[in-house]
Amino acid sequence: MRSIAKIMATARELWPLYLTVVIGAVATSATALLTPFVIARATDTVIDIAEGRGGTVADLMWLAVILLIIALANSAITNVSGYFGDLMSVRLRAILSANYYRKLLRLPQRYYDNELTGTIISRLNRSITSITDFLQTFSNGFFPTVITLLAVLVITAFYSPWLSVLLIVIYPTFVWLTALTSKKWQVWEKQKNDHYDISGGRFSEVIGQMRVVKSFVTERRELDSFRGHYRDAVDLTRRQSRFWHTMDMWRRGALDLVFFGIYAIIFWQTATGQYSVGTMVLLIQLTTMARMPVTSMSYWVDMTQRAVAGSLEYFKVMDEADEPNNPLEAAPSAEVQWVDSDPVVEFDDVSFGYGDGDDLVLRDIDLTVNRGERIAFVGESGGGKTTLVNLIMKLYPVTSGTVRVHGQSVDDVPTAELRREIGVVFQDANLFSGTIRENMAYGQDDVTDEQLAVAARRANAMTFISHLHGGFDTEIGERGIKLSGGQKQRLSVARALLKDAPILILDEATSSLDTKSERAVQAGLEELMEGRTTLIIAHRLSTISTVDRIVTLRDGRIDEIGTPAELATTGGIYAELLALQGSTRKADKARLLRYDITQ
Ligand SMILES: Nc1ncnc2c1ncn2[C@@H]1O[C@H](COP(=O)(O)OP(=O)(O)OP(=O)(O)O)[C@@H](O)[C@H]1O
Repeated sequence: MRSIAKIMATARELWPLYLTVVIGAVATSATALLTPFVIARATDTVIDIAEGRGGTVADLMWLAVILLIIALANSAITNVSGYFGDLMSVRLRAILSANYYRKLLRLPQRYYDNELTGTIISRLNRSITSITDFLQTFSNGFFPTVITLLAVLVITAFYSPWLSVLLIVIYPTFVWLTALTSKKWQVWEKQKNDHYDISGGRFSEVIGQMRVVKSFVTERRELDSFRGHYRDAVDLTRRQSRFWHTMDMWRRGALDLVFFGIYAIIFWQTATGQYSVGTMVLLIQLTTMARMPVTSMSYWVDMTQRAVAGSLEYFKVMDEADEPNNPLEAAPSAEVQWVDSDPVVEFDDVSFGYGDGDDLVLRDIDLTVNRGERIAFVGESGGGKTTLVNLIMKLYPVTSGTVRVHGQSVDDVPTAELRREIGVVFQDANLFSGTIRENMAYGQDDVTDEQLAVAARRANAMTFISHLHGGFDTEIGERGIKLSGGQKQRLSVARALLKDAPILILDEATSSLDTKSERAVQAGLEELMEGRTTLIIAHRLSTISTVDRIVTLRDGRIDEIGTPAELATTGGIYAELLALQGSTRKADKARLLRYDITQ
């Protein structure tokens, strides 16, 4: 419950709504409690009329009118307070969801390496839905119930202390019995949620890569695995629900016995003349009112358990450590004064491993990249080229050593400022749904049509854009699915051009492009590299031959550094690749592929 209180504190600006809902609940209960008194009075009046002891039909009609007024007032208050309850719930959802999203945007890359997108989404939905549903139902139903209950206890105590004692004993006992059951219930619930998370994660992966699924004809396999998880969840629910309802039967059986005692006392005391018939009717109504919350207690406990589990999941994510210096977290800092110094990028004895106990992916890297230089990294696939550039962007903290940009350690400069200095063209174009304009201007404010056109022209993208029906306003579909590979690449080059960062990281698109598209993309890249310091993760020998220096990596260490001409003669990795170039032998081609090199 503490976690739910913490959730409410997170959204403390909603206090006027919380308060309104509680006031509404008190008013609802107050009106509901009046009814039994009026009915008791009506019962006594009917008996008085029947026995000729006074009272008139007009009196009864007035009582009926009072009942009507109470009912109308009750439904008006219930609905007004329901409205505020709905509002509270939806605003709470908005706050919690935005906080969750904000947190996700602040988490380090490492978090995403270990989680599936769909799992994150399904966890978000479940935790927030369970919390808001609980609070909505709670506010609309729980307070009226508790208040009614307290009033019933006080009123029954006035007529019969024994009845009150019995009623007082029921609630804690029932809650205690329910809580006993709930522990086991929660273990099953967690297992079920794991199944939902895994299948949800896979679900979104499959939907996002439908072309792969279709091409490998794995529809049935994917569906079977999805169904398997749901089948397991159904099996777990069978056990969970059987257990819960069996225990509930026992609980309710015990409850029925207590209520049997209560009714027996009421009937007996009426029969012995201690209560009038009206009082008996009043007490029966009050007892019935008191019984209702007990029977709905299982539902409350069930909802509470879900909400507690949901809020724990919510805080598990919220308590994850932020990426240091994340743009959303860091206070706006004074703009970094980048010193226009050489080298632009520097690795000073850098070693790096992805996990705590994992082997190092990079070891003792010492490297300087000068202004305007084009430098290409060559190494076996999985050799650490991407990792190297990830460290420049501070996507992971180095294990030891220092990475410097413009002479400053990346650890010392605000992450946003650092990343603004670096343009990246990824191997996959990584576009978003939306228009070409939105994609090109991603991350930039107030990009004019002219700037768009210039960037598109330089990226060699203008011709295809102008042939599209909507021009820059053409929707390109999820991740740009409506465009060809080469078109997507050219858009991502145009996007980097508009970002206009002095340092450029280029993860070359590989063989996915045909020669013509490749040439078109390359022309755009040449424009983009003009005047920038460029680090290229090389996948083509043609690109490598024109760079200023090549860095070859072997077993996570720098093997050689030199100009293409120098390295062509040393007998190292580059020389070997050059020799293999153009070879038609299968073994040679395989060797090139091991280095991620397409000819
Ligand atoms: N997020 C990650 N978590 C754990 N290990 C990783 C992660 N990313 C990469 N690795 C590992 O680090 C090593 C280097 O990977 P990296 O992506 O840097 O290689 P690469 O040289 O760029 O390969 P390629 O050219 O095939 O893209 C690989 O062994 C890989 O398995």
